[in-house]
Amino acid sequence: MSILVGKKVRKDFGTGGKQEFYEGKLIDFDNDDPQWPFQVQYEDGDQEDLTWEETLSILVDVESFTDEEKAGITMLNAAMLETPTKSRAASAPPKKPPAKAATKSAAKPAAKPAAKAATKSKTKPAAKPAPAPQPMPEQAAVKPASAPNEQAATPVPVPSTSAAKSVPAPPASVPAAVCPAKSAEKEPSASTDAPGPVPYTDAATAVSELNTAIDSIESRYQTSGTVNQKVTLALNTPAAAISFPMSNTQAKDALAGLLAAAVPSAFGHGNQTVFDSSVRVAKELKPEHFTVDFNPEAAGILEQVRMALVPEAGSVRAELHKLNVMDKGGFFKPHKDTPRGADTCFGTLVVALPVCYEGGDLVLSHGANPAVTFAWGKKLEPRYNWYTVLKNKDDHVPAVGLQWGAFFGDVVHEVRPVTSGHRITLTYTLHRDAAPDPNVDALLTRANTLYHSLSRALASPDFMPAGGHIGFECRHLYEESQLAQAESKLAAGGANAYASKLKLKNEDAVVAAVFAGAGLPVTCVRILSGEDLDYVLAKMPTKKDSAKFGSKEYIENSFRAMAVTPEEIDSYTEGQLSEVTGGDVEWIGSYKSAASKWAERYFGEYFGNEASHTEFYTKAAFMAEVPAFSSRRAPAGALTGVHIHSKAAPAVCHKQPKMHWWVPPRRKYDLFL
Ligand SMILES: O=C(O)CCC(=O)C(=O)O
Ligand SMILES: [Fe+2]
Repeated sequence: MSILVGKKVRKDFGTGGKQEFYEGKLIDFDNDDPQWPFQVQYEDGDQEDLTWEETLSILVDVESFTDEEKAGITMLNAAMLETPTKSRAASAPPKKPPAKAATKSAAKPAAKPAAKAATKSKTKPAAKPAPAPQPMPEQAAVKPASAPNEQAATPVPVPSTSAAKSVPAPPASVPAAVCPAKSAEKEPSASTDAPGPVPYTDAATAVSELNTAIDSIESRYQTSGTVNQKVTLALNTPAAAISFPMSNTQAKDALAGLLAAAVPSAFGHGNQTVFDSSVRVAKELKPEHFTVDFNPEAAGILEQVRMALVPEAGSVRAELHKLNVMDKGGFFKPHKDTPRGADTCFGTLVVALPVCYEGGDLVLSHGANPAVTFAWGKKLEPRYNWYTVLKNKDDHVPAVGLQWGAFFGDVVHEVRPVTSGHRITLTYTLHRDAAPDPNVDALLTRANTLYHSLSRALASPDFMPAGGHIGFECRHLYEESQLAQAESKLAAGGANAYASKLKLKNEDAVVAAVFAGAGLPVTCVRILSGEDLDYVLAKMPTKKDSAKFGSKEYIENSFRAMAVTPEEIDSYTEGQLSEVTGGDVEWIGSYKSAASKWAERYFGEYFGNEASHTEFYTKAAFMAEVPAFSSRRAPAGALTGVHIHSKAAPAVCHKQPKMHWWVPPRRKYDLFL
């Protein structure tokens, strides 16, 4: 930038339409002053500090500049010419930071143009104040009370809810410190001076690193295991208790009462509970008709489920839902389990009782992940060459393994046809309860690479210099009530936004925790999958709206669903996704969640067991608001429960940054272009 020092300027100080030009030259450039970096001395000896914008507009003899000088200035200028849309795009060309200015020896007066203008006004009219004042670094460096240095590096005791509330979070509009602490230029620091995040070299790198970080967050949507235990089932009838494990030969007698008592299983189809043998062939017993001496908690299953699926929850509870019996020919086509409208309910546990069967694999598929198959029938088979030991395979009593699998309710799953034997399972709904100590929250162990990348992106002047949004399509589907709750808790911030309160599912909770921990305001958008496009719903439909929709059509595995016309969709949307979000969204993550079609609301969705009258699954995205570079703070250190607990970003500018790559207000300059 010192490239301009020594250059001539000519400025009009005339008033009332009368021109009065003064000539002068640029005598200094102060790199520590991003707002008024240039100092000019006029022919009468007066001095003035100028913005970059004004400096460019009063330069003279531009034609005489060397090619090198012109190239340097053009390059710098290019940073200011890009529109915010262009500059945020991954394809935007990398912008080179300006050259470092010569260090100024004389201390500058603290007062900026106001003081200068006052001096000048003795002889000439006051210099025009700089347009659109930007935050001064001096202001910016004020350390937010809610973000003490130590928090960034070390977990500290979590403030109580009331304490957390009493800590005022800086509103997004208040300029906070931008800490693009450039490692190469960092001054030797005291031991308490934790290094700030290292900015990425350009916006494209920041976006690509964010994508890598978010895609590398593993999907954890299921967990499974085996428990060696005998189980006794008692029907609420005079029939004898049934003991597992058993052979198929024993089952003929032992299961007769159970098979007689079980009733055909229905399933939910939109808001109706229906029987359809092309979708589900199974029988069942409700819990009021039997008791079973199996306790998933005592068997250690619930703690495994908690750690794998909801590590931010304090505990997990299982409610026995039903007993399912599938004989030869039994199956259940792909479905999601019924949304229950309870904010504690998150998934399903299936426990297969040890009696032999073939076929009947339980297959889970979730987004882009490879399908997971629980081939429990195979594991129940004799483990040795049975025909040399047993007269008949049906005499084989399986080893006492109870095989189980647990998954989130929105995970699509199916039971493939049973080809022989009896497939008997217990199903439970899984609920989560109280919040754990955030400092031991296992969720956070998976959040830090993304947090680190986000910190570096926020510290990068080239990444969303004028602000914008980071969009993330949730990997799971949610019930509207859950989404509304998460959204309001994120908006309330503070202790409310702690991950366990949001009740989001696993990886989504990881991402929300990262955004919240970085102090970015987050909102949720509801997405409707159209044929080719995704739409954002302006509002959720009400029950009476359903009367409007008419035509029947077949979607997804030929399940019946009511379809809507594009016009009907339009009346519930603000438009296509990119239009609604104003085009300033950088979507990160290549994972695509399952489609959530309009028709699922009232007509089309096929649920696990019974109809859902009040709830359905919504496809959602987080929209994290990124402030302009000049007013944002790049968090430093590691993410801990404290950060998520606090509304404020944990970031701290430990020192006045040496260098600011300040990008001035967007304006088209003709000069040099
Ligand atoms: O029996 C099973 O393996 C699962 C049954 C199921 O998906 C359900 O009941 O919703
Ligand atoms: Fe199911």
